[in-house]
Amino acid sequence: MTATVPATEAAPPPPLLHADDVTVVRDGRPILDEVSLTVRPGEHWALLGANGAGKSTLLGLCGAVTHPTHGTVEVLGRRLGTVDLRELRAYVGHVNPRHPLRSPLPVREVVLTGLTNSVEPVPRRRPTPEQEEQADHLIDLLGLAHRADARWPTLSQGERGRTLIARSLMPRPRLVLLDEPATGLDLAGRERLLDSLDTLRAAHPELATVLVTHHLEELPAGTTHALLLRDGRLLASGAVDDVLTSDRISKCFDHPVHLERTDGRWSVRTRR
Ligand SMILES: Nc1ncnc2c1ncn2[C@@H]1O[C@H](COP(=O)(O)OP(=O)(O)OP(=O)(O)O)[C@@H](O)[C@H]1O
Repeated sequence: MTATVPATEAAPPPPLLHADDVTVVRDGRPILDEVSLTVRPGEHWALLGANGAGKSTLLGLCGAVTHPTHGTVEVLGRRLGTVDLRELRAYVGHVNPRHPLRSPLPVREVVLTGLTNSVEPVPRRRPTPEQEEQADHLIDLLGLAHRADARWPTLSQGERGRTLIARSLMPRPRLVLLDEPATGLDLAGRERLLDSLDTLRAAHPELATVLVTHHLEELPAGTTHALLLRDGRLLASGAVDDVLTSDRISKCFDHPVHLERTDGRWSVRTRR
């Protein structure tokens, strides 16, 4: 009789980001306390927590913007502290809603600044025809084709957000970090932005994203994992359906809520 050989499970792809027991101390106080996070290709993480919980601090570590006080962070297999942070940052897309652009650049030019990771176009650096084509492709993907020539000051908040996501994708990053991308958007703006993120994830299945928010309504349906922070400490982390429960969210925000998921999206209301 031939023994049945169990099918070997494929090894998970190597992580794009691995933060191991990281602590960040500021003014003698841990604002992030022994937190771990591993992000692999195709995963879409939500970092959730109340104001001051440490979300932006953790995102700063993910984006190689800051160093941990204790613990280790590896971004794209390179350990922070042993590599040039600027070089590493070029491979991680970072969408900052407070993008400090002052000049009235058209959408296409703003997207192209993603190539040089600069706020303004770098003089004498002209994009290649392939790069221009890629910019147009991303503008289209983010639903902005009709606004490609519109200038930055005339864009709505939501159009700016989507322009910045397209910009972050120009260097073909493997990891994109989104810091409260729906802040200040009206209902339609938020929904368009979330649709764009889901379209993006479907078009680039290897891409991983980490999105910070305090509003569960602002999570795209394609969110796969979540990490909850409370007072700088890890409350829960893992597959989204295991982590996003009414009890855990109530504890995370110190408020009794009832959480529901409908058609992939979440909504909360106070539990009475
Ligand atoms: N450079 C710093 N020096 C001292 N304290 C800091 C510094 N940066 C952040 N903090 C404090 O650390 C805590 C966590 O800040 P962080 O911005 O990471 O929280 P957050 O969860 O992103 O908050 P929010 O939702 O309000 O943006 C806050 O209490 C903040 O005041």
